[in-house]
Amino acid sequence: MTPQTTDSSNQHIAFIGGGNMASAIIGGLLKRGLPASQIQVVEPFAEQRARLAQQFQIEVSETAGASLARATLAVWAVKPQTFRQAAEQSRAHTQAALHLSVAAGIRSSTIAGWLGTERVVRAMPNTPALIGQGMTALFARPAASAADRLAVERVVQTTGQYLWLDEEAQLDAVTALSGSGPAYVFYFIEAMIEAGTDMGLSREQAQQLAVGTFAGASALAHEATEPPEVLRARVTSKGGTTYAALTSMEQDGIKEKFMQAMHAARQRASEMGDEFGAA
Ligand SMILES: NC(=O)c1ccc[n+]([C@@H]2O[C@H](COP(=O)([O-])OP(=O)(O)OC[C@H]3O[C@@H](n4cnc5c(N)ncnc54)[C@H](O)[C@@H]3O)[C@@H](O)[C@H]2O)c1
Ligand code: PRO
Repeated sequence: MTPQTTDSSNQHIAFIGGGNMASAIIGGLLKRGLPASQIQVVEPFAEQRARLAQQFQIEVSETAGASLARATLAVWAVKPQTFRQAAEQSRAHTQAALHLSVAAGIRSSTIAGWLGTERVVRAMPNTPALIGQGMTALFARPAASAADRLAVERVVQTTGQYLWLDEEAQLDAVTALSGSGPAYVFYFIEAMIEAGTDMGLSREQAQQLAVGTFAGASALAHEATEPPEVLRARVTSKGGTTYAALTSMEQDGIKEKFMQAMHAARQRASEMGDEFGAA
C-alpha cells in the first residue's frame, strides 16, 4: 500500500509495554520525524526503561497513570499473557484513545471488553520492523473510523509494508506466516551455515553466502513476474546438484513437515486467544 502522509501534530502515542516490538515501532516513528515529546511508554522493568530513555529520549514510566490520558493512540505491546493485567492497570486512563494491539492471539472482542471501548485495531507485525522492512497485517473492529485506520497506518508505515485484512481469523494465519516467519528464515540460515562449515567453509564465509543467498533470492522473488516455482526450476539443472538436494528434501517430506509446522503456529495463535483471553 502507498504510505499516507497526513498531519500528526495532534498525535500522542502511549506504548503499554516497551520491549522488542514497541522499540521497533518507536524507532520508526522517530526516524519519520515524530517529536519524542509525543511518545510515552509504560514499562515496569527498570533496565528496559533505562534502555528506552537512553536510546530514544522519550518519557518512560513504571506504572500506568493519569498522564496516559493525553494519548490519542494506545499501542498494546505486552505479551499475550500479561495483556489482561496491563489493561486493568491502564483502562481508566485511556478511554479517549484509539487502541492498537500487536499481541498474538488475543481477539479484538476480548480487547474491547477489557478496555471498555470498541475503537480497537489489531496488528501482526514482525521483527524486520526494526530496520524498516517489516510486514504488518491489520484488522479493525467496525467501530474504528476511516480516520482511526489512517492514524494506525501512519504508525505502521514507519516500520515497513502493511495490508488490511477483512476477517480477524486471518490474523492467526498471518502470525504463523509473517509474524513467526523471520524465525523460520533464521533457522534455515543456521542450517545452511552449519552445513557449509561441515563441508569445509569457514563460519564467516558460510554466513556471508547463506545470508546473501536469502537476500538475493528474496529480492529476485520480489522483482520477478514469474512465481517461485518457475524461479526454482531455473536453478534446478536436470540431474544436477540442486536436483539432488531437492530430491532428498522431497523424499524426507520437508515441504509437508514445514507446512505442518506453520499450521501448528496458527493453531497456537488461536489457543492463545482462548487461554489468555478468557473472561
Ligand atoms: N517479537 C516478535 O517477533 C513479535 C511479532 C509480532 C507480534 N508480537 C507481539 O508483540 C507483543 C510484544 O512482544 P515483544 O517481543 O515486544 O515482547 P517483549 O517481552 O520484548 O516486550 C513486552 C514488554 O512488556 C512489558 N510489560 C510486562 N508487563 C507489563 C505491564 N503490566 N504493563 C506494561 N508493560 C508490561 C515487559 O516488561 C516487556 O518489556 C506480544 O504480544 C507478541 O505476541 C511479537
Ligand atoms: N512472535 C510471537 C510468538 O512467537 C508472535 C509472532 C512472533 O508468539
